[in-house]
Amino acid sequence: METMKLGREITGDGRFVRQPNRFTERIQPDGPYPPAPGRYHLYASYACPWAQRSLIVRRLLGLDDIIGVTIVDPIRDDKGWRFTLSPADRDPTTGAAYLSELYLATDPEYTGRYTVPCIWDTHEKRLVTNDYPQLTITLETAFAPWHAPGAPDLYPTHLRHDIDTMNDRLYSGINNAVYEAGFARSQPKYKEAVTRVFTTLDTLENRLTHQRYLHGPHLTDSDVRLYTTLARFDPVYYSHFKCSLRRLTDYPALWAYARDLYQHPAFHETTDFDHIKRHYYITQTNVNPSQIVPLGPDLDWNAPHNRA
Ligand SMILES: N[C@@H](CCC(=O)N[C@@H](CS)C(=O)NCC(=O)O)C(=O)O
Repeated sequence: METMKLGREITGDGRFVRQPNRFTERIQPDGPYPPAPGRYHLYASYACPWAQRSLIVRRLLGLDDIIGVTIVDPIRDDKGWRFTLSPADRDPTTGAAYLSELYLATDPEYTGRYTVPCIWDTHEKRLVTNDYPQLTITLETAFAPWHAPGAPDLYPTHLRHDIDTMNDRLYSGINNAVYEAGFARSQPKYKEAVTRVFTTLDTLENRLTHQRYLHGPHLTDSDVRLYTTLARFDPVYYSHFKCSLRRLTDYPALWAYARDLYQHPAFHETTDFDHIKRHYYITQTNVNPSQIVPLGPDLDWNAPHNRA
């Protein structure tokens, strides 16, 4: 079993500072990696909030036949993410047993964490990107010619500035702040991060009391990003990451909003609470050395949300 390798990401004063994304090439027309059906393959974990974003967007936009996907085992061993959910424990696309093989095939000198999500180019046989913030935008823009008829426009031109601004606020205020709380190695850094989490949730509760989605009546990229953190909040972040001032279920608008999203097929079909809980509680042994997975909470995600 892996003990987490966060050493280089903890600063001298005990703060968690996430490693930069190593592969940041873009899939875009007229570049070395042009969008094309069947060429690119997504590696993802149902446990991981950054990876679930891409799984949701791929499904919402009807790109299932355009971009293949391999889901990794929620439990990492000392060599990282494994393909033990695939036949013969190997990724059908590359034959790899571990995700690390794809990172090292692309850059033999790579020494960071081997992370999901990432995209593999089946033509060039290399990773193109593990730049998770850019990934959903790429699916929403570069792959537009292959979107299913009637698919939502998650990144409409007139809202792009607002979406980018909101996405930055979500990242620092909640998506990454819960990790900063959970991985902090000093009380002041933990306190600072948790305070930021709940200040952000309070603000979002107010916003979502007055409108169905973050940018009004239509679902956008920002909602996908907020959802993957909210889905993990009560099962994991509240207890495992000690974000325990309030639960998601204590926020009437946010909890109804999260259920509203969950009840879309693209969201619930990619939300696997068993993978989520086993991954965090078993793999992150620095936070939970006993590896006990809690039985609760028992939440009714299918309860009527009454939002319109
Ligand atoms: N690519 C980003 C974010 C993606 C990320 O952290 N993914 C996690 C799962 S939620 C992962 O793959 N971790 C592998 C590891 O820590 O070894 C990073 O490098 O921090």
